[in-house]
Amino acid sequence: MSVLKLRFAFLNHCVKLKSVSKTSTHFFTSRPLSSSCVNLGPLSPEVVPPPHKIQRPRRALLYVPGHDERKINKLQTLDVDCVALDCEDGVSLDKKEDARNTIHKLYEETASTFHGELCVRVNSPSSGFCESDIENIFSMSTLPPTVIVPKINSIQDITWMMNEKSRTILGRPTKRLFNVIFMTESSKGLINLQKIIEAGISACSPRFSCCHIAGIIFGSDDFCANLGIMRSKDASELIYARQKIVATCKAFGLQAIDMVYIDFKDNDGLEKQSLEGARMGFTGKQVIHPNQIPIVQKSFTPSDELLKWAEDLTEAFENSTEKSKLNFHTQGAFTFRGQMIDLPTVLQAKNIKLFSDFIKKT
Ligand SMILES: CC(=O)SCCNC(=O)CCNC(=O)[C@H](O)C(C)(C)COP(=O)(O)OP(=O)(O)OC[C@H]1O[C@@H](n2cnc3c(N)ncnc32)[C@H](O)[C@@H]1OP(=O)(O)O
Ligand SMILES: O=CC(=O)O
Ligand SMILES: [Mg+2]
Repeated sequence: MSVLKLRFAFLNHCVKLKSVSKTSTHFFTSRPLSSSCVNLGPLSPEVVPPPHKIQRPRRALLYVPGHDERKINKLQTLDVDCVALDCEDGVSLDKKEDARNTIHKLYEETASTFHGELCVRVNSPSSGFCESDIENIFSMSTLPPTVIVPKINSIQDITWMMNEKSRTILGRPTKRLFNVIFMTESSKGLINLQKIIEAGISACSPRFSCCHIAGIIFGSDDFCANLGIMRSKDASELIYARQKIVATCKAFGLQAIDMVYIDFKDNDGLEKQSLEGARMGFTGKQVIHPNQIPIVQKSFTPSDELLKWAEDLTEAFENSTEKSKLNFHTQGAFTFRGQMIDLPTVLQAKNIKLFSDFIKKT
């Protein structure tokens, strides 16, 4: 064997050893999955995402059919983070034009008196109605802060929306940040989600620097129809889609807004599903009826007990670092209320405190 070959064989052997030791180190030091979910004792284990990229809370997002003046008038009495004035599925075909005109009028006359965020959900890019929605609604003198675009299945859908037909919106001179939230509602939309987000972000920048992709909504009803499945009470058939949406959103610092609960008289079921969504990492949930708002907003707000736990833990951590003269990054494990706490749990506690402060401020 030549010297060169010997050298190569030796290097190869080292690389193999290194990768084996890397794998085994990872294997032995990584924790079981369940330990990343903190046991908070009697408290509900809401885990709130880092709020640093979230511009505003959208804990409940209420749909209001755009043509329905009675429901629109009701908005002044409701305390809701976010409203979607709907041009899409809440509005029948013969009412589409009514919806556009009613929304137009609302923005021109009274929108500024509503304290939550007043968004518009347009029809999907492939529906044949989206262009008219954009032309009508976005010729208003006040632009909506956020437009919700349903049934985004591909990069083509998002680029069509952002680059081609939406010049009317995005070409308008505006200094205010303009948000786009789009909806994942099909198997294609789900498997293409990362690429769609990347295409959306790149279409926003740098040409339309006032535009911002703010979040993704899971359109679970259309998703079920697309998959040919029926939604069950516990929505177990949607676990994968929900988790994939959350994980993908977090990778891009976007809000993830959970599915609609259509049984609007079943408050217990709604609360259960809302808390489940909050635990998964969603930051809010779509609602269809005013009665759903307080239940959902509470579920997506860290509870008083959870907040107290987070504050006490942070204080204990700070005392502990002070005592041991270590800093935030070098402090190891310590005990708090009978539990092992290390940096990830401290970070979760800080997230909870930040998110709670953020909600109180807005
Ligand atoms: C899968 C998806 O795409 S979801 C999005 C599309 N779907 C929608 O937009 C549906 C929105 N929701 C609704 O249209 C209605 O809530 C319905 C049809 C489900 C039930 O409506 P109603 O039978 O009127 O409900 P109910 O009688 O309990 O309403 C109580 C009050 O709340 C008002 N209200 C009901 N829903 C809404 C709403 N979404 N927004 C504002 N006000 C509402 C009603 O006008 C009524 O107030 P009023 O009597 O003072 O006028
Ligand atoms: O648009 C919402 C849905 O669930 O579909
Ligand atoms: Mg839908």
